[in-house]
Order: sequence, then structure tokens, then C-alpha cells
Amino acid sequence: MITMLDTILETKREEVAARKAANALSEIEALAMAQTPPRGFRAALDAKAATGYGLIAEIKQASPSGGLIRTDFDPVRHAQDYEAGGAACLSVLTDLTYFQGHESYLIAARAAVKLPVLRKDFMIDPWQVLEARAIGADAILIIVAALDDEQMGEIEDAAIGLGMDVLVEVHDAAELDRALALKSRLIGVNNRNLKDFSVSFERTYELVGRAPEGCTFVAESGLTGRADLDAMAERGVRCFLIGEALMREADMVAATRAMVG
Ligand SMILES: O=P(O)(O)OC[C@@H](O)[C@@H](O)c1c[nH]c2ccccc12
Repeated sequence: MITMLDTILETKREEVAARKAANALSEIEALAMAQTPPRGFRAALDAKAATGYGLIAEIKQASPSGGLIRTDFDPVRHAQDYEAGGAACLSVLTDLTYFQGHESYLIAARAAVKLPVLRKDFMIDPWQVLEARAIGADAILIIVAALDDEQMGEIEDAAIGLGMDVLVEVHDAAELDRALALKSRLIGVNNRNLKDFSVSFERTYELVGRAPEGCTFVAESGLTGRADLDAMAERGVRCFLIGEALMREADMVAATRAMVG
């Protein structure tokens, strides 16, 4: 069965090949070196989670599961609203084909706030990590289901070499074991099934108990309100990645504050 993730990765391979052909490595390196230093992504999340909830607030215009989420899309305003509402970090979609994202959204959002920013995209090549740093990203995502162990290691090492944090995304216990063979101790559990888009918080509940001491554990996807977060907190989860539920709100400051304030 060909899954949505397979389809996305196929497109991503073509896209990355084209980008690599169009951009000289030396130029991307120069841009990366000229960037302001990475803002500590995991540290910001941990700091908020120590006394409340650590929120990674996502700037997302559209998604395969949600369609077009917001018509008055404005990454700068959304970034400022998330910061004002008490988010610890931002996540900005940069995939164009499936999420209507763009690198320019990340650049603009990061320049407008002090929060660390995750480049939310499908990493298949260490080259994309350098590109992420060149546009200012402070952290990248590794989706365990998308990569073999060697690829994950190379991508993670590229990020560590640039001083960036890595959010490692898993769906099940086998993927969690593979994630824990990496160096990063920032683990996200995606509650959304990438095959049929169904959401189950049981994924998080099952895996939180398996995460060793010293991990920052993030529940991702399908969280719609404060009650979801409080239920998760009862099981020991204090960090959350939320996009759609906040992006659909007219008043995103109030919505963010209601979620984590
Ligand atoms: O919008 P939601 O349901 O709050 O989910 C946010 C985030 O978890 C989701 O966008 C996501 C999780 N992992 C991903 C990987 C790629 C693209 C997107 C994602």
C-alpha cells in the first residue's frame, strides 16, 4: 500500500534534487554561517514545561488532512500572536506541495519574535539541514518512518554540527527504539496515522511510559483544547505540538493562552 508519506517523500526527492542542482553548496554554506546563532529549542521547551506546558505552536496554512486551514494567512502576525499567547517555540511548515508552506514564512516568522523555530519539513538529505540553518531554523524534524538508521544518523549529525536541535518523530514502539539509538533526547509522538489520518491519543499514552528518564517528550497532532492537554498531563506529558486547532481561531493570542496560559 502506498501511503501519504510515501507520496510526499517521492515529491521531496525530486524537489531536493532540483534545489541542489540550482544552488551552489558554497552559497548555502555562506548563508548558514552568516545566520544568527541557533536559539535553544529544547531548552526553551523544557523551561516552559518546568512550570506549565511547553507548547510548540505551528504555523501551517494547509495540510493533506485538513485542507486549507486559514485564508488570511500571515506568518509574521501568527508568530507574534503565538509568542504573546505563551508558546515556547514555533514550528513553521516549509513544504509547498502538500502544506502550502514556504521558506520565506520561516524567515519572516523568526525575524518577528524571540522564540526558537523548528523547520517543519520532510528531511531526506543532510543538505536540507544546511538549508534549514541558512534560512535561520533553530531545529529540524526527523521522521523515523521516513528514513533508515544510517540516513537518520547523517541528518542528525549535520544538525548537531550546526548547533541545532532535532525533534525525532515516532509512531510506535519499534520507531521509538530506533529514535533512542540517536543522540537527540527530544522525542515527539505523532498521534496522527499517516496512512489514514486518524488520530489516537493512545499512541502517546502507550509510548510515554517507554521513554527513558531525561527525554523531552512531545505529544503531536490532533490536540484541540486545554482538556486534551490536561488529560495528557495526567499521564506525565507536558510538551505539545499544536497547529490546526490554533490556526483555525480568529483570536490566536487568546486561543494560545487558553491552551497553555
Ligand atoms: O495540526 P495539528 O493536528 O495540531 O498537528 C500539528 C503537527 O503535529 C502536524 O502538523 C505534524 C506532525 N508531524 C508532521 C510531519 C510533517 C508535517 C506535519 C506534521
